[in-house]
Order: sequence, then structure tokens, then C-alpha cells
Amino acid sequence: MDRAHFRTRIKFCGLTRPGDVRLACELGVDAVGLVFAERSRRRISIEQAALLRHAVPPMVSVVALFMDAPVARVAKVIEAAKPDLLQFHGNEPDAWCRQFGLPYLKAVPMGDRAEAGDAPADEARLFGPYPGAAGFLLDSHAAGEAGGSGRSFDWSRIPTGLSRPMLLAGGLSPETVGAAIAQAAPWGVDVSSGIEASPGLKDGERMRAFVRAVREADTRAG
Ligand SMILES: O=C(O)c1ccccc1N[C@@H]1O[C@H](COP(=O)(O)O)[C@@H](O)[C@H]1O
Repeated sequence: MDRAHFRTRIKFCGLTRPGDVRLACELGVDAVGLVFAERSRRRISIEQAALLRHAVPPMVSVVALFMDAPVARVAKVIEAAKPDLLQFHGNEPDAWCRQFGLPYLKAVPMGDRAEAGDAPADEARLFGPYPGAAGFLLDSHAAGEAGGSGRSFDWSRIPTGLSRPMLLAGGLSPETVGAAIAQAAPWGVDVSSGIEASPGLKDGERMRAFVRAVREADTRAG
């Protein structure tokens, strides 16, 4: 891909306060993620989701994140939060993910290093089971574990020349995202812990610094 005119997309995930959502949008992020996974410390209620949705202006996507949730729960969130995209972190098969009629991102666990070894992973093995996915999120956790850990993984294991959009996640921060973009050239980056004061509570200065670091990395890449 020609990186000269390329802009790395930014998703801030795990927001729980309308003020954080407003600031993220003012800073120019492309998407905000709302977490509905049972085991998450950033999990929000349906009522909070509706409130946060109202804080999002046009042209910014809302992503609803689930992990092996019941169908009825996903349907209820869709009704209340009107997400633009769904993000699935569990063992949901492609047909299950597609049933909601919205584009979806599939999170791919990259933390099973003992099993995978040091070689770059194979795109067909990672993405093949999800022909309907609009894109993928490579995260640092092992299969079956929740994300949002603040841990990174070995970016040299990311296959090159990917045929579908890839968001890089896991342990990114204002300090590390520039190197991540230079090495992995992702379609987008996704961050939660690295811009937080504590789980679910974002830090305005770190949000600003993260966006700045991405813009600087894009300028260098061009
Ligand atoms: O954020 C969570 O609590 C979460 C729970 C369950 C599955 C995924 C979760 N978060 C996702 O993980 C990435 C990376 O997080 P971090 O930057 O390492 O903290 C986050 O952006 C979410 O997409």
C-alpha cells in the first residue's frame, strides 16, 4: 500500500464517560469502542451505552465489543446504542457474527506464542475462518482470554501484505504506538489501557499524546 497519503485510523476503546467520548471525537479519532464483555472492568450498562451514543457526533463510528455474549444481549445493545460496527472477542463463528446485519471486526488472539512459535503467523490460518469479517483486530491475549490487558505481543509475528484491514491492539500507548506503526503498518490502531488513568477512566493528556504520536508516525511514513 502507498503510505504517502495514508492516515492510520484510531480507535479508542473502553470509554465509560460522555466527557471522554466528546474529547476523543474532538481529537479526531475514527471510532470509539463501548465494552459489553462480561469479564471486563470497562463494561457498561445499556443505559450508559445510550448516553454515550448521544455524545458521538456524525462521522465517528461507534463499535460495540462482545465476548461470547447471548444473541439477545447483542440485539438489545444494537437497539439502544445503534453501533456502526460490532467487535467479537470470543469463539463466535462467522455465521453467528453475521446474523446481526452489521459489519463486524473479529479479534484474533496473538498471545499463544508457545503454540505458534516465532515465525510470522499465516493470514489464511488467522483470517480464513471469517470470510464475512470487515476487518480484524490483532490483540495480545491468548485464545479464550479477555483483552484490554495493556500487554503487547511480538509484532514481527504479524503477516505482511494482508488482504483485509487490520487493527493493531494490545499494550499500545503514546510511547509505543509510533514504533508499532513503523513496524506493522496497520490499517488502524486500537488502545484502551495506554490512555487511561484507571480502567474505564481515560486520561485527557494521554489521549491527546496518543493521537499526536499517530499523526507524527504517519508523517514519518509518508
Ligand atoms: O477492554 C476490555 O476490557 C476488553 C475486555 C474483553 C475483550 C476485549 C477488551 N478490550 C480490547 O482489547 C484492546 C487492547 O486493550 P489494551 O490497549 O491492551 O488495554 C482494546 O482496545 C479493546 O479492543
